[in-house]
Order: sequence, then structure tokens, then C-alpha cells
Amino acid sequence: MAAASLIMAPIGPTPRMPGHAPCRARCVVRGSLQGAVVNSRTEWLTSCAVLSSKVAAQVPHSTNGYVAPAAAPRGAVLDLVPTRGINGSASNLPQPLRIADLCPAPVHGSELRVAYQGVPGAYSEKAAGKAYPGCDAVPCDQFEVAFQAVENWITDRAVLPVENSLGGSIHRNYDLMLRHRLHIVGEVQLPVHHCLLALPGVRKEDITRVISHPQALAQCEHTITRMGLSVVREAFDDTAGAAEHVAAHGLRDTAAIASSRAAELYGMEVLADGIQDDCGNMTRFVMLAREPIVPRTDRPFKTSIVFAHGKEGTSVLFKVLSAFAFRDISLTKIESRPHRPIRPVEDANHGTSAKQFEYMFYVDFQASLADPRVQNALAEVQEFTSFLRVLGSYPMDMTPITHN
Ligand SMILES: O=C(O)C(=O)C[C@]1(C(=O)O)C=C[C@@H](O)C=C1
Repeated sequence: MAAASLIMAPIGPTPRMPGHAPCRARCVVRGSLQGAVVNSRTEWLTSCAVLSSKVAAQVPHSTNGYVAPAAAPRGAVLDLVPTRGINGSASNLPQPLRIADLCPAPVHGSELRVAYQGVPGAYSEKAAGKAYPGCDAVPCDQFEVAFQAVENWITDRAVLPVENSLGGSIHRNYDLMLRHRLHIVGEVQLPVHHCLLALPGVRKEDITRVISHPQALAQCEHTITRMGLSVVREAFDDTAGAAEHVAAHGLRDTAAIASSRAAELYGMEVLADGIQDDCGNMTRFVMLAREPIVPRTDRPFKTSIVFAHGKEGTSVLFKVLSAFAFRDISLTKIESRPHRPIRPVEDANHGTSAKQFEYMFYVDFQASLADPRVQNALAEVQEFTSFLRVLGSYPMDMTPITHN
């Protein structure tokens, strides 16, 4: 266990943030409901509020790492600032903690609050329900906000997409996992079945524009072309948000790619069903928490790590991968992301100097951190690398997938 505890050490629990409310705090609703105080969870949900951040260094024209759409401002935006002390008093002075504030996050199921990116009807909301049946799914307007919601004790978990069988990795979430101190505690795979939605009475011939999440547009690219629609495609924050936008603005020349649940929620009609380019279209989501779970060996586990090449020496990537191969540990995924600083490379023979990208490597493998083979492999990997972090060791999603 020595290797594992050494590696896990820098990722301690996230402290409860002073000045932030525990889960059931009252919150200020901004936007069109500015100044209103949400008194109950029901009011919160019916206001269809979307958690919004004061994200430091936020890129103004980029959402989810994609080029921003010409999106309408959200109607109601929920800020993370509590209006009252944690005990409900009107004072801004720090209030003493009560027993209730110290209650651990509820275990699996009811009352667990789970952050997801998007609005109700988004696939991520469905993934949150699959991961934690009966949970309170809390919509967030950006991935970053979902991370902050967990870190600041607004929610107990976040469920976020990391890869899709057609579109590949959702890089933004890989970068955010590195920047934040949350732990992967599980994964869920969700079949993604897209529909083309329009306002009631609108025909396919009326449509000149299709809007959706960039991943959804990419997943339906060929089908939309094959349907012979002469449309421009525009990126939107999330699939259900695109449907909500068409409905809210009465856009009769615009269709949205979203789920059939989004159609029901926003009063849209399904013009075409199952428009994803592959009927096996699937997105993998990870569940994130403030604390890691205790790894076990009595069921299939996956472990996700990230490391940086960094140290001098050759064949680092080869050596790292060999550490797993020699121990018969199957890798399920490897992803590389550029990160700063870019390294200057001198060529002594030609007297030139060039700059080379440095990378973070994300690796998933099919074994538990409690397995001695994994602990030995990681101890070895630490020898070759300048940075190593275990993002989580968690049960694999083994539920049979049914595509409808
Ligand atoms: O927009 C949504 O509905 C989402 O949940 C986001 C998202 C994604 O980020 O990939 C999730 C699943 C689908 O692959 C399409 C979009």
C-alpha cells in the first residue's frame, strides 16, 4: 500500500468553503428573477434555474471548450452565493456549525444532489439518474460549475461526459479533472438516441437551421446530410437547451437535436427519430466526488491516472505502458493533452533550438488500486515521470446496454 498512499497523498478532501452554504442553502436567483429568494427545493426546480459560476479566467466566447453558439441568455441563473448564514439567520457573520451541517453526504439514492451540465432533458441529466437513481439532479450551465458545485458542497456529486463512441473524448472535462481536486468514484455508459425536434406544425422543408450541442451535431452529421436538409448547423450549450431555445423564441425555421424527453418538456414535435449516425451511439460519463471510494478487488474495477512525461530520459511513454503490460493489466484508454510550458529543445549538431509540446497523459486501466499489481506498476511509473496523480479507482459499469 506504500506506493498507493504516496500517490494519493496530495489529493486530500476538499474542505467546506467558509461562506458557502451547505446543500440546502437559500440562493439568490439572478437574471430575469433577480433579487428573488428561492425558499424551497420545489421553487428552485420550478424556476428551472441553472447553476451559474463566477468562474475565474472564464473564456468569454467559449462554452464546454467549443466555439460558442449564438445562444440567448438564460432566463433564470442561480448564483452560488447564499443570502443567509448557514443556520438560516439573516446575519452575514459566521454562524456556528450544527450537527446537521456535519452530516455526511447521503449514500446512494434519494436526496443525493448530483450536478450535471445542461438543462432538464439533457443526456447528462439522464446519466445522473442512471448513476444515482432517485437523486436530485441539479442543472449547471458549464462543466466548470458542476465541479465547483461539488467542491463548494452545493451538491454531493457531479456526473460529467468524458467520451462518446462517435465523437471521441470531451477534452474540456479531462482538463478540468486536472485543475480540480475531485475524485472519480464511478462510471456510467448511456446509449444516446437523438431526435430532430421542431415546433408543432413545422415541416422539414421549413427548416434552415439546426442547433445542438457540438457533440450531438457531430454524432448526427451524416444523417442530417442524407436527409437532404439544406441547413446551417450551429453549436449550443447542450441538446435540451437548444430545444428550450427554439420553443422559447418560437423559431419556426430552426430545429434542435435533442432527446425525446426534451421534446416532451419543451412542447416540441419529433420530426425524425434515431438520427445518430450509428445506432450503437454511446456516451461514457464519470461520477465525481470530494472523497475517493475505497478500492476493492471483489468486482471489476477501473483506475484512471494522469501523468506528465517531464523527467529527462527516453521512451518514457513506452516504459510507463510496459509497467502495465508486464503485469497483465489491460489498458482501456489513453488520451494525451498538451499542457504548458512548452519545452525548448536544443539541437547541438545544428546549433538550433526548437520548442516542443509537453503532454499530460490520461490512462484508464482495468484493475483496482487495491490490487498489488497496480500498486507495483504505479510505483514503477512514478520512477519515470515528473507528475503522477490517481484520478480514481472505481467499479466498472457492467450493466447490459439496450439501444432502443
Ligand atoms: O447536451 C447534452 O444533452 C449533454 O448531456 C452533453 C453531451 C456531451 O457533452 O457529449 C452528452 C451526451 C451526448 O453525447 C451529447 C452531448
